[in-house]
Amino acid sequence: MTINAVNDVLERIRGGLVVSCQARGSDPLRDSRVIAAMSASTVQGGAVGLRLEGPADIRAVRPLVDVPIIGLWKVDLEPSDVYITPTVQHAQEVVAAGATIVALDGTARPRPDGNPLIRSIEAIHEAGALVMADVSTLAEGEAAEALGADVVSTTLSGYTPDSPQVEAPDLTLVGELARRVQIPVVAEGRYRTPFQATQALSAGAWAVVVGTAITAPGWITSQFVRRLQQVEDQN
Ligand SMILES: CC(=O)N[C@H](C=O)[C@@H](O)[C@H](O)[C@H](O)COP(=O)(O)O
Repeated sequence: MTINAVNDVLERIRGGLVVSCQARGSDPLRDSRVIAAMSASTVQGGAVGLRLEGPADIRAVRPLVDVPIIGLWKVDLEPSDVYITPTVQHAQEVVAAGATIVALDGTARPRPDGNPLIRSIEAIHEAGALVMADVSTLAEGEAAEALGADVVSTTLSGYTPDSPQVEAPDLTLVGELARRVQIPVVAEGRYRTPFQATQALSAGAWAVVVGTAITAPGWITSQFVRRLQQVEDQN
């Protein structure tokens, strides 16, 4: 990809909302047609990009929208802790399915195919896509940039032993990364309100990814139910 083409993709998501539409395992929404409909609906609502899991969903959505697709593939390959697009082969298949950007685990943890992170980054670039490194710390973000990642995302903060285990989104990491790396920083992970999304942009984020708060009706329902239950318990 030329520098102009890379910049064009990044410009298209600048300052905007990327919606993550994912459903795995026994989730009743686990059907590529459902994911496709939900994705198209969020684009109608103004999403400037989509974050999608697995080649089947990427293939189902690609013909319906013309926004950039951030593709990933979650695969648990024990004993490795790396599950977001864990190997070079998974990365290549995500590109083949139609992803514009491939999101992958950007930590230094051992990967199940034994390859270093840079092999996946090189393979994605060779296949003509951009790389989003999902990280949990500033050091991981700096290392991923040095290895050639095009974008860094705070996706894994709260999900590794090295990052704060908190309910709120990690705005501190967004700010630290934005000050220290040259590549765009995407804010992702536990953004539940429009206000939190604006806070991420103020902290220096290039774009914000929201999943659960938009595309998980089970979770959204549980928030209403919990609140009603609290009121009920007080009476
Ligand atoms: C940690 C991990 O595996 N995150 C995943 C990455 O693709 C997804 O499960 C999240 O839904 C996504 O990051 C968006 O975050 P939230 O759903 O909190 O808005």
